[in-house]
Amino acid sequence: MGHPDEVDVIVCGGGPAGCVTAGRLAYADPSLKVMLIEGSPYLPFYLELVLMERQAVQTTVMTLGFIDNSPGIFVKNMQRDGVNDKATFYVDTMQSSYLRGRQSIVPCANILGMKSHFIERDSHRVDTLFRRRKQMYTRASGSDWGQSLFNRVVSMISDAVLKMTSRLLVGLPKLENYQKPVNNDTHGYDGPIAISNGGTITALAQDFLRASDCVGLPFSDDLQDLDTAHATEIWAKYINRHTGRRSDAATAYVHSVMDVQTNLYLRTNSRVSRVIFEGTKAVGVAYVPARNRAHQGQLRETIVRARKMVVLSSGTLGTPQILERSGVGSKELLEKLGLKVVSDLPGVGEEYQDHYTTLSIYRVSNESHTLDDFLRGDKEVQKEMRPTEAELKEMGPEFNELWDRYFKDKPDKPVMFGSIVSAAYADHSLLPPGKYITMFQYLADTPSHPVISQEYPASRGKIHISSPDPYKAPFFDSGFMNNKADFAPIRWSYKKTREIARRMDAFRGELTSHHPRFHPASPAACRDIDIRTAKEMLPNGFTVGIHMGTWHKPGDVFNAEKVHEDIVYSEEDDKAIDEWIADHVETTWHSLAMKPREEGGVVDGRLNVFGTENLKCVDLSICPDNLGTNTYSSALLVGEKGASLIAEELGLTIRIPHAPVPHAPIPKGVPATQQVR
Ligand SMILES: Cc1cc2nc3c(=O)[nH]c(=O)nc-3n(C[C@H](O)[C@H](O)[C@H](O)COP(=O)(O)OP(=O)(O)OC[C@H]3O[C@@H](n4cnc5c(N)ncnc54)[C@H](O)[C@@H]3O)c2cc1C
Repeated sequence: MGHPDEVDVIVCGGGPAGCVTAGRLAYADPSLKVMLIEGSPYLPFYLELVLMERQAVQTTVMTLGFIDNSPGIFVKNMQRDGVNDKATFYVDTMQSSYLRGRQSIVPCANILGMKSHFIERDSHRVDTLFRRRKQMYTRASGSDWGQSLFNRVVSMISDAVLKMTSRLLVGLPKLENYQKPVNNDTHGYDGPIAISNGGTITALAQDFLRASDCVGLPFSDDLQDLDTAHATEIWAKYINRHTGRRSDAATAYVHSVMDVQTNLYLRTNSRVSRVIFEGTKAVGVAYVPARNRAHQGQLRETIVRARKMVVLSSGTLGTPQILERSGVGSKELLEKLGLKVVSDLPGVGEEYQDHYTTLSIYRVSNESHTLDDFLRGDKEVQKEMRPTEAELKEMGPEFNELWDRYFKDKPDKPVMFGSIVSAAYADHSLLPPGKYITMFQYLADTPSHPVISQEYPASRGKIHISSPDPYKAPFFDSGFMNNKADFAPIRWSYKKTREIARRMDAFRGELTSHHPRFHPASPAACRDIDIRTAKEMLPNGFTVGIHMGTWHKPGDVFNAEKVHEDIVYSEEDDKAIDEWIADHVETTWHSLAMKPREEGGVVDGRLNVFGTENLKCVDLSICPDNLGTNTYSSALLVGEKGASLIAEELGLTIRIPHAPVPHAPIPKGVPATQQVR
């Protein structure tokens, strides 16, 4: 059956927020015609089994803490050949002085259901290694949702759960089928999205948890209770533990409805070019083929009309471009590009935020099978996880200002997120032989990967179209690290994760090429593999150890009795870390943007675009401030909220439970969404 050229609601962009919005609305009323238009190809990966393999690495999260997770799978999907690209790559248009002249790249999902498919399903087709990748589930802190900036989101999601506690106002239970054992009542068990530990918890994960406790990060059995921060846990994943299948928005919200109803039209390979207005009322959209292959590059637009509503869900970097091409944005820019102004909103495309990450790589023992007990902490210990007064002082005035604003009175907010990956997250063709772990440092979420990333970065970027042509690359400034305050927490997290790595039983040195370049005489200088481990690796080799004193600095042979002392860093060492951050900091693909109206924002409390009618934005681009989390769950949540707002306006009631999710198991005794079909 062909697709109609007129429907009731058009949802532009099939990321998690768009899938939830389209699926919920279509399921609410089988007579409501809903069209979901997505730029990527149709990939029915939901039919495939995602094996619950033993993971090379396991996951331990800590809020201010760290996560041990299986990394890297998505890297292959990041390859750019211009034909099979599974991501849209946004490259800084200008060199950044904050990154010592570097231009950063932010890949965005280009797959129905989100970036998570992208990581998991897609990847397991391509490479068995990738199959091990799990998308990580984290929720934002309670205070993120409690902020006035987020009240609009909270208030919209809360209708179905208004009677619940304020923590539950977030509405997360509505979407969750939580399969981790927890001791609190903040989770949901009948939603379409399955969440579990996902697989085997490895020795390295245990090692990491134990070592984390040694540096003051206690174990928690649920960091996702909206309160707990500064602890470690086994990182939850979007995997149904009963089936071993990946749980994603397209399967859970869209394919589930398309299996049982005929009113949800999915149009893939189609890039929304612009919204069509009659005056200021949105009445449809124009879209073009996802690739520009038309004769002489002509624009081959197809028009679909929307009787009731147009919803933009093309993500933080996609939605602002559609708005601007449609005449919604800064008057000055639009007029310069010859576009008719529908609504003068200078906030469109401004205030882009992300979560920043760096990675440091460590050597681990050749066997790497050490097993240690989990170490659990109490509330007092959690408090100790936060930076001490002395540490805060050391972080400098810029970060202290940030600390006072964001963290001081909000103990549920993580400063950094750290995690561990049980492999080198790097190009293995460039690495010496051996086994590795990678520590992530995230800024702006919560400390969770030994990749440390910053959860609440102060830096801001922007994205704007450079032409009305939907195929032309936009002007993009990631803004990475353009606020000095963002350096201190990453620096701090690097040190913290390093102390953890050194205390792990598996630790066998640092991969010096993937650490800051400290002065060789500094006590902070990195030390590589020890001679015993090197000899184990090449027992018949003639050269092992010969160059160690000249080519690099070997580490100490592992000694289980060793009592560790923290490394003391000089000012010069801190400078080396900051330069390393500038050279290596990357996106964690958590793009967030736009401001509230009174500050030059774009949408009102019901997600209507100011100065227009029948046009809403429902994706993470609406978030006026950052969230301390991996953002997929928040995108789902915004989708839930958007769907319930629209349903209310159209006089519909969202049906709960949602349509049965394909391939989900029958829950015992509870007729619900998770039944087999
Ligand atoms: C590689 C990677 C790994 C990630 N890992 C995690 C993780 O482990 N855990 C986690 O919580 N989060 C993770 N994220 C972040 C998370 O996936 C995003 O925050 C989330 O997908 C944002 O949802 P959204 O609906 O706002 O937008 P998006 O997911 O960006 O969806 C927008 C959709 O719109 C489409 N689109 C864009 N422009 C147009 C157009 N003009 N016309 C039609 N369609 C268009 C895009 O193809 C895309 O499908 C990851 C992201 C990436 C890229």
